[in-house]
Amino acid sequence: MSLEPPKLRNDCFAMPQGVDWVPVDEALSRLRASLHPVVATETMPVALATGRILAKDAVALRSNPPAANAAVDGYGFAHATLAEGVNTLPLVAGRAAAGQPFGGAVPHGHAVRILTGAILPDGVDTVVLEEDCASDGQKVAFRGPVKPGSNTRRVGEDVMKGQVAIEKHSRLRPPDVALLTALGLQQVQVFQRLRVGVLSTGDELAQGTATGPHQIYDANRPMLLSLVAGWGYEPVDLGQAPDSEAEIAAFLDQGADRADLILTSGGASAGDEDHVSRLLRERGRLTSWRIAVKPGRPLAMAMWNGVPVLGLPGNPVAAFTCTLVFARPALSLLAGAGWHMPQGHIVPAAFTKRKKAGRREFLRARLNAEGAAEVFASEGSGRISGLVWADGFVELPDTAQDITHGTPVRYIPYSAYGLMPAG
Ligand SMILES: Nc1nc2c(c(=O)[nH]1)N[C@H]1C(S)=C(S)[C@@H](COP(=O)(O)OP(=O)(O)OC[C@H]3O[C@@H](n4cnc5c(N)ncnc54)[C@H](O)[C@@H]3O)O[C@H]1N2
Ligand code: MOO
Repeated sequence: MSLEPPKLRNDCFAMPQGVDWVPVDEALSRLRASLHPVVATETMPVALATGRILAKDAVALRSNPPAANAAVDGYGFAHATLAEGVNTLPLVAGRAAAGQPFGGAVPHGHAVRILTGAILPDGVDTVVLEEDCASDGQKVAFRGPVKPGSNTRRVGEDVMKGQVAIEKHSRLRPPDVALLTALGLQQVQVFQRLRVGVLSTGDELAQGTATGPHQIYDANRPMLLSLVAGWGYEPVDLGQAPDSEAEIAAFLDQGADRADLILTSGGASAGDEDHVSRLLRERGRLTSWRIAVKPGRPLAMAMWNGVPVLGLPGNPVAAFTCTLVFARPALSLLAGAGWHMPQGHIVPAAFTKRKKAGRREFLRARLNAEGAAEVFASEGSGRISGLVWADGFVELPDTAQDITHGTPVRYIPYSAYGLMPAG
């Protein structure tokens, strides 16, 4: 019997026929539906909680500011005592300063020297800026009209005691830590850090120094571990597994004990040595495999001993892209911070491309001086230098698109995925 080969397409990125490709949005919604927060809670000092996720609404224990106070250095008095035009008021002895309240009340028709942050003494509701005054130390003179309450801060004008200051599920940033501290919270209840296992697979990966051209360095593992750490999770290095189904299964068993989610890279496709996808299909509970996305189409999503596994493709560009697009929202959901999609913005294209229908594409991109998106010269999935050259992605929709200079495209900076910007 003679063999009848298919028509040569010679397009390694064309979506092979006879496969049910899962659209990106479908894969994302399946992933979202299959996950829920898995981490316990703990109480910790606010000062150490940056990057952690609130497990309970943070309620103000005191108001900010806790008392009405002066917003500037100047002179304070009761507004009702003022006349039209120039006012000359006698000064009381002493002054009101931050941390050194004025003892006593300021009599009607008098003024007091007051500094920024000082509690308004009884008899003072308005402050005039010292630059607008003349004073000989006994009296102070200034021109009206002055608005009642000017240059003062009301009690609780920022946040009132008892108010929810920061909602449950928020990831704490430095300003959050400042607010919680100002509101008298010294401890917060947060979720424990999500543990994320990272496993590389492949006989070609050098253990230590590469001994020949058949060996390559394991670039994915440090990249994935540092992404995980940068997002505030606990990276768990699960090492390297050879191309052996039994050994990969043992590494996954171990990983499922040590981590709340496992990222593997390599062996996700359907070749002779692609053991990860086979294992996940045969022994895991596969939710999606083969996504209509470029790069990253062999991505496999499954459960192993009850722990979610994302079987990332081995090509570093595909592994990186799938981690940002699929793993990031999944980790956030598991960690208690909810499901979040990155914010992109529409910019003009500074490139041309005819895009086929049937898959989503993420091009390595950066903005030029005019704010238009240029893309890396090669779409090769092993070109790590393109990830370094880029500052983000251009995300092209599942439909066909003919892009010329100026066509509006969606640009998503790396920073929208929570990556530190360069420089
Ligand atoms: N006949 C077909 N071949 C391939 C297809 C296909 O549909 N038909 N898909 C291609 C696409 S797209 C991708 S992506 C890759 C993904 O394959 P795997 O996930 O099975 O990955 P591997 O074959 O194990 O590795 C791919 C590539 O990446 C290198 N690699 C692997 N691990 C690492 C690591 N930790 N650090 C750096 N580089 C790594 C590996 O050596 C390979 O060169 O399959 C295509 N093939
Ligand atoms: O899509 Mo593969 O993920 O290009 O290299």
